[in-house]
Amino acid sequence: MQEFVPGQRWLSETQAELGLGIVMSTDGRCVQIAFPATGETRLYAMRDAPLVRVELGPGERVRDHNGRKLCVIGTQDDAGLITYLCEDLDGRSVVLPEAKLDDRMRFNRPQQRLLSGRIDSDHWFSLRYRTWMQGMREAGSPALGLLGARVALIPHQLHIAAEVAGREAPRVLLADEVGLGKTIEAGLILHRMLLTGQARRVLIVTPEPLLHQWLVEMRRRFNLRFALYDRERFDAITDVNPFQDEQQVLCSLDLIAGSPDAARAALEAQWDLLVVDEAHHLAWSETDSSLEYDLIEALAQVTPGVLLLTATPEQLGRAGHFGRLRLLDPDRFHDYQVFLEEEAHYAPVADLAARLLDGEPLSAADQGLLESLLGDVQGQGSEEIIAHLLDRHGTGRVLFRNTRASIPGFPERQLIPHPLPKPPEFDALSAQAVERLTPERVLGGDWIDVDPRVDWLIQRLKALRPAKVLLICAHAETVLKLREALLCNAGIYAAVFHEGMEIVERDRAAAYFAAVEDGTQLLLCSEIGSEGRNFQFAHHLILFDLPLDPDLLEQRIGRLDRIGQTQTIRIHVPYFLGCPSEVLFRWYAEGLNAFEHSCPAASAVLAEQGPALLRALENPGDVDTLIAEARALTERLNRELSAGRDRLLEIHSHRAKTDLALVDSIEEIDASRTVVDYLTRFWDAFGVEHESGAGGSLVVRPGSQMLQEHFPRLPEDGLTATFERAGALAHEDREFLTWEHPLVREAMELLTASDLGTSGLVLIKDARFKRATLLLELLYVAECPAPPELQVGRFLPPTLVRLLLDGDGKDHAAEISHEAIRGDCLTRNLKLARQVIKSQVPRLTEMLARGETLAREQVEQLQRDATARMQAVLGEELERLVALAQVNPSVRRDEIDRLTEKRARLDAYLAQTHLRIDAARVLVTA
Ligand SMILES: Nc1ncnc2c1ncn2[C@@H]1O[C@H](COP(=O)(O)OP(=O)(O)OP(=O)(O)O)[C@@H](O)[C@H]1O
Repeated sequence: MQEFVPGQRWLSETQAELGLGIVMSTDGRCVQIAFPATGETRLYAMRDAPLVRVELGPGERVRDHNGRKLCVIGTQDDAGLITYLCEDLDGRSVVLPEAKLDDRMRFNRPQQRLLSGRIDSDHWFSLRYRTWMQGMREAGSPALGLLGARVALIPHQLHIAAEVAGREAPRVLLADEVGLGKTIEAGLILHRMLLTGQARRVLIVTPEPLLHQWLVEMRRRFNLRFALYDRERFDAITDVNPFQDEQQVLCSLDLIAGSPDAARAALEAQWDLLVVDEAHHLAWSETDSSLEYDLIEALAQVTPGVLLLTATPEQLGRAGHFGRLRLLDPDRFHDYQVFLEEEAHYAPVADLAARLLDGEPLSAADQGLLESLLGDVQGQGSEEIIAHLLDRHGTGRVLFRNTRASIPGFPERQLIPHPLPKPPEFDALSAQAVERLTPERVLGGDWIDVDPRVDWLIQRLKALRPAKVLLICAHAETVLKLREALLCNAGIYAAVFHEGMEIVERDRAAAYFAAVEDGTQLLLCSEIGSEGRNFQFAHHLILFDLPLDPDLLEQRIGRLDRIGQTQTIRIHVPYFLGCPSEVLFRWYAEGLNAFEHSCPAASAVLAEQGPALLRALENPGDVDTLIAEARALTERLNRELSAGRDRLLEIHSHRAKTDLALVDSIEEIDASRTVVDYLTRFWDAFGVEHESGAGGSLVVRPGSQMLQEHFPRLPEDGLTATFERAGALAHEDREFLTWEHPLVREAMELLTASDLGTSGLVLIKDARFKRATLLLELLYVAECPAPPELQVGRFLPPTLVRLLLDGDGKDHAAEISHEAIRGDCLTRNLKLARQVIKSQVPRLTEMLARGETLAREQVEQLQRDATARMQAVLGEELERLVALAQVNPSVRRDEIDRLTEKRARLDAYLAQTHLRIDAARVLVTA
């Protein structure tokens, strides 16, 4: 007879729905059990109570009475009462007396369910099998995290996302040219990291005008719901660190840099990943740094993963660029002068890397260079050597930059100059030339009446009607005056976008401009609209003035010249003959050719010609020499860049062959439609209704007889969905259902966390076996619970071990796949099913024991393989650090020590991989 002790937890074998019972008292013959979940108390005769003692083992998942999820690591028994030693999701130790287990917890005890004849419909067993198999497929798939985003499959983006998210704690600068999809790349990276559990707490910091666009892009493309923090929201949370109230937070740089309390809270909030958009605003030089830089530096020091985004990394100079790299990898970028020197030697390294990439044989000189750079490379493959070259002798692993030149499919840019006569009023202006680039600022109040650009603009707009036109100028006052003049003088209504507006107003204006039917023809934008925003639906850009910084010019043009632009972009530039604006126009157009093409050398040319350009602006008469010099310099620098630094970057930022393989593998998964089959079976078994909707869509609604009240993520009034990528891109109102959609993932979790399908009985026909042979199909899961920072799933994700045992204990799983087994499920005749099982209990018990022995042998092998993989990967990382330490004295010893310790911890956790039975199905041959 079992011994009952008050406080112990027991489960009713026949009424699992009562939840977890707790022993209240015993009197020698009877035991009184309370079931707090249902509020019932029952009295059982101790001799044959239909009760099972709840005893959990290491690796089992539990919840405490507050609903907190825990994993059992060990147990202690004290006079018949168990204390569970657990870890929470963050790896913290928790001591849990059994009395504090969640009363509503249900147990997944397949053998007990099977032996007591509680069997489920066979759909669920198969869905369970498929769910685990899918989990394993994903764990090893390069497409993981890249599949479920509502994006077109663009090779260079996928390359970067797979490469970066594959790293343990990625710290990179995403610096693709304007409009090539850095936001999408960052979204893909963080989508994968969230999916694998590599990151949970994410902070995105952007300039204020881009907050809403990020919020929307994350939601509609990646199903990620970031919490948008402004000052009001921050102030409203007073009881805890406001940033710890949410896992995924989006806020402006102004919010955290503008107040010490917000900065402190952000620093203490323990993020896994920090994303900073438009990072060129973080100013750094060898002698000084901005407040914003210092704050991001402090955040980057306490955050393992950091993504910085900028299209114009050198907008604030070369040193600023180095400053950003330094935020990411202070070991690698420790000295600006050394960095400059190194850069000067990139060309031979790039040549060498290119030859290796093309599989060309290396000359003796190449071999010599290689040895001087990397030492002995015997035994290393060319990919490995290239990676080491890029890492140690280029800007390497930290920087990705794709250019339009290397990515096909971008439309042309056409410059349409509009020279205007200088109005007489300009002659009297005494301001400096730079100020006269925006003459309205020096002309004062009545400039609208004398500035020929105003009439020119009205005529242009009329001529271009109904085409949408984006106008960018330097100042908000200019925007406001222009709006008034257009309305009063020509009845043209324009939407405006400037820094004086609230975020919501700005977004409304941008949406008004974007609207196809009743939107405005024109959006007047001050410089803040020249960064980050998506206006590629327009094809005409008017540059009402020109910025002195070529990167800013490229940012402006980039509003239209971005992925998704379908037509030639017309860039209209009005300027005044004989004025500073003509000089600047010619310098850009003839010297740099920066209107019609992006010009990688532009900031370097400006750095060299800056003073001469300023002089020429003052004396517009004599600029031909300057322009000729600018042209020669641009050609030379562009050539050098493309042979050296940019070539290295290009090799690193996309790989035509492997990127296409990644696209192919995602297309293959899209085309296989496995998720369609899985989900429709799931819905059918669960009672969810689904039918074809308009235009190839699918309409999904809760059914009237569902297994549970709610299906995860399915609203009461249903949803419209599609399984097709093209359909999802064309119809953003449709959910894009892939293996990575939250609805699918939560359905999978619901299944594996429940006991649905954990036991079954099926009558099959199989000529290989005699009639009435008993087989047992067993699904085991090998799991290695470990603290999240160790990312043990990279080496050993939950892994299914399937066995198919006959009565002699022989395993037939290799010859007979799960899919090949078809038969009649006996849930329709439960009485018969129970009789069959009851008559076979001793045999089944033996087979279960045999199964456990066989599965354990397989797990040992899995464990050995995973340990070997882990040793290889971490060994490589250690080797990199040690090699870097040789060329860079500032690589910290403790970093090497930490990695070594991590390897030891992983080794210890992997050694504790445990096995648990997930489902058991009896097969009887008929
Ligand atoms: N793979 C994709 N599928 C669909 N749309 C895309 C894809 N990549 C980029 N886009 C769209 O192209 C535009 C530019 O992308 P994104 O904003 O990510 O570029 P960016 O490099 O961050 O731009 P900027 O340099 O201006 O900050 C956006 O409208 C984006 O939604």
